[in-house]
Amino acid sequence: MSACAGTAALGLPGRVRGCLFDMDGVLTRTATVHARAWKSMFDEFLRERAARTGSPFVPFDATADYDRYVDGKERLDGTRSFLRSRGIDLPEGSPDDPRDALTVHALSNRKNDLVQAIIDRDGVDTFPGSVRYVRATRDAGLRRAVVSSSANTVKVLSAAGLTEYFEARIDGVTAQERHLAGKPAPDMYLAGAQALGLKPSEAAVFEDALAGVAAGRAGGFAFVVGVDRAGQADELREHGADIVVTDLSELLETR
Ligand SMILES: O=P(O)(O)OC[C@H]1O[C@@H](O)[C@H](O)[C@@H](O)[C@@H]1O
Repeated sequence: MSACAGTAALGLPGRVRGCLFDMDGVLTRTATVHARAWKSMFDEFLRERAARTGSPFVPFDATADYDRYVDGKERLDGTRSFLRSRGIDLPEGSPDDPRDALTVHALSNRKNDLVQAIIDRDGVDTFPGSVRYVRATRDAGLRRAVVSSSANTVKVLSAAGLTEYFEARIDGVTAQERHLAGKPAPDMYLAGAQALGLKPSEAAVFEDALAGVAAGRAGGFAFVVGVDRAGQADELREHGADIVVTDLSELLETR
């Protein structure tokens, strides 16, 4: 099947020749894993801080704080963004800080330990509708890349059995290596399109995070699909989604 013949059946405009998929929350059920790990790490930090300063302990909200400040962003950006929202200023520190240091890097490392432990223990579940959709894009001859802020992308794709579906990967590791600005900047998605040999006007973006749909909008991509896993359809549209679905299978002509 040619790409053109396939795009309508995939719910995509005819100009689309490739798909750029976010991973956590779009392909894999790992957004909730991240949210739990962020909450555990920040609550421990906030509780200790409250006890030290005599101020009230206000826990991290795994829905509201996660969606607004952390979801879709690179780990260090997520840490900085949430701390800023609470008016907390910590030194950056460095990647090899001890876990109990009060630095942006140490808190981020603690959160990563928790995520990796959960993945190692429980494995990774996929969204079956997303897997069907990715297969359909492959069968239609569209190019496919994963564009994820996570530095654990290789590990998660492998645990989920999805590695073989993607021709290119731009993730938290490649972003660091190439000094790409993180989402909501469009740079990672632009790099994903480039890796597939496509212009932004030929590629569709699939995202569940507000920062991610904003990146798709900022990059001038052909189509931005918002995947609503958290009851935030209006916010996804406001941040840049052209269409919002609750499952990628909704885009398929024959479901
Ligand atoms: O800590 P990691 O695995 O590098 O992931 C960073 C971020 O990656 C994004 O994909 C997730 O939406 C965030 O929740 C996560 O915090």
